[in-house]
Amino acid sequence: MSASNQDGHDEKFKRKAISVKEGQAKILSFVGKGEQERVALPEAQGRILAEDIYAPHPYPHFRRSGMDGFALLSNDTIGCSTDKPVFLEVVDEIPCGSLPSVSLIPGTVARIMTGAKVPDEADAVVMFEMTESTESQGKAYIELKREIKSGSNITPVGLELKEGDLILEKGRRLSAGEISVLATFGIYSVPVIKRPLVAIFSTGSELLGVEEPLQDGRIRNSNTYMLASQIRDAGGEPYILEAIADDLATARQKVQEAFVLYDMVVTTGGVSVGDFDIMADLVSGEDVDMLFNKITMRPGSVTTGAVKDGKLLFALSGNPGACFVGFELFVRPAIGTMLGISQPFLKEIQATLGREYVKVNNFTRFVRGRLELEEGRLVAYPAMLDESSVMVTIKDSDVLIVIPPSSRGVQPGERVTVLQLPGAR
Ligand SMILES: Nc1nc2c(c(=O)[nH]1)N[C@H]1C(S)=C(S)[C@@H](COP(=O)(O)OP(=O)(O)OC[C@H]3O[C@@H](n4cnc5c(N)ncnc54)[C@H](O)[C@@H]3O)O[C@H]1N2
Ligand code: MOO
Ligand SMILES: [Mg+2]
Repeated sequence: MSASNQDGHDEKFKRKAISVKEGQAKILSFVGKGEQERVALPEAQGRILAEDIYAPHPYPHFRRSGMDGFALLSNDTIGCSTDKPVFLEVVDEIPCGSLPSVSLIPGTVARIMTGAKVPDEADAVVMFEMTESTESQGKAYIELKREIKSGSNITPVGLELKEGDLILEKGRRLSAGEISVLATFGIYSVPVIKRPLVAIFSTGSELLGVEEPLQDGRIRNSNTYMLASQIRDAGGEPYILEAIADDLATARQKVQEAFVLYDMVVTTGGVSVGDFDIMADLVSGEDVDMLFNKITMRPGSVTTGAVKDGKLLFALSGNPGACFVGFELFVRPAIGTMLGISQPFLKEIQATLGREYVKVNNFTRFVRGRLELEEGRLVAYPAMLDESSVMVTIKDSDVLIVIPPSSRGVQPGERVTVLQLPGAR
């Protein structure tokens, strides 16, 4: 007997398709913002900042030498030239990290290293290469043959940031530049949004573990690992749970348990109309409130969204291409919104189609493809194999090319919108 008949639901056949935008809007209306936590700076990579950060002090906070050379009073160099050199006495040495030990008076200079604090009286630094060192009566002098402009080679206080400047806005993803700022301002304990914990279930009696030997009629479970990678990339923390064989009662129980422990549940497989498509039955039952079970898109027309006590369930297709696209269009924005990212959708750009795409469909297609820069134009090439069931070309794609419903397809040279896949290869 089919899983569907056992449960008395045949809702899965009567589906009302909604658009991608409508589906996304439904999802986002149920997404709450994640809680905060603090992580140590070395662990902050890729995390989303939870608070605005203001500069606690100016940067730099002291006048800094930009060269290895001599700090001087520029007035002492007025009128000097090759014919009329000036001799200035070296009265101090300031390595990086040390403070000047004497006050400079006219006629004196301090030897200073790049990054060291410039004496208050000095208004310029001249690099070693522009000076000659001499000695007279046991005293060290430099000989200068040109005028030095006031301000030369001195980085003023607050050149980069003034005290109180907004330096990093909340919602920002932390990478090298942000981490450098946090380190500069002594922020080791970084306020970030907690990563949503996302449970992954695969469904299907055909699935073998990745390390199991191949068997006829069965395949290894690739979607789970693909999804875990997508979840991590989107800023979530994936939890791979034991695969569910095609049994509705077990699926129900496991999904309910997952809702208690995790912030979101993602499943793959079993959402179409097949006899063992248990997820389709599960979402049309009492366990969850179904938001949609059909989207006017390909692949992934059976992408399903549901909610239970404010937590989202995404039942993605089992076909790898559809599973991938369903994640990118629905799950990624949901995770992004939980993290407080202001624009959680794939970035849209305009390109020219590089090769015809003539498969017709009355749903919008999201065709995996590659973006190339050719003579200053962005050209999008659809993958040669783009069927929903095809796995191998996902790795070669950096965009999803949006092909609107049409009976004639799209010709090379026509404008298309493409959605940029994150972490473009
Ligand atoms: N009569 C109809 N049949 C189908 C329809 C339809 O409208 N009417 N839709 C087709 C479309 S479109 C898609 S997409 C698939 C959706 O299938 P399901 O989401 O129900 O997924 P399954 O039936 O479980 O599996 C489909 C396919 O994917 C393979 N699979 C499943 N899980 C994994 C995994 N974890 N890793 C790798 N591959 C996986 C599975 O073996 C099947 O080959 O339905 C069409 N049928
Ligand atoms: O749901 Mo299927 O992926 O449209 O081909
Ligand atoms: Mg199926």
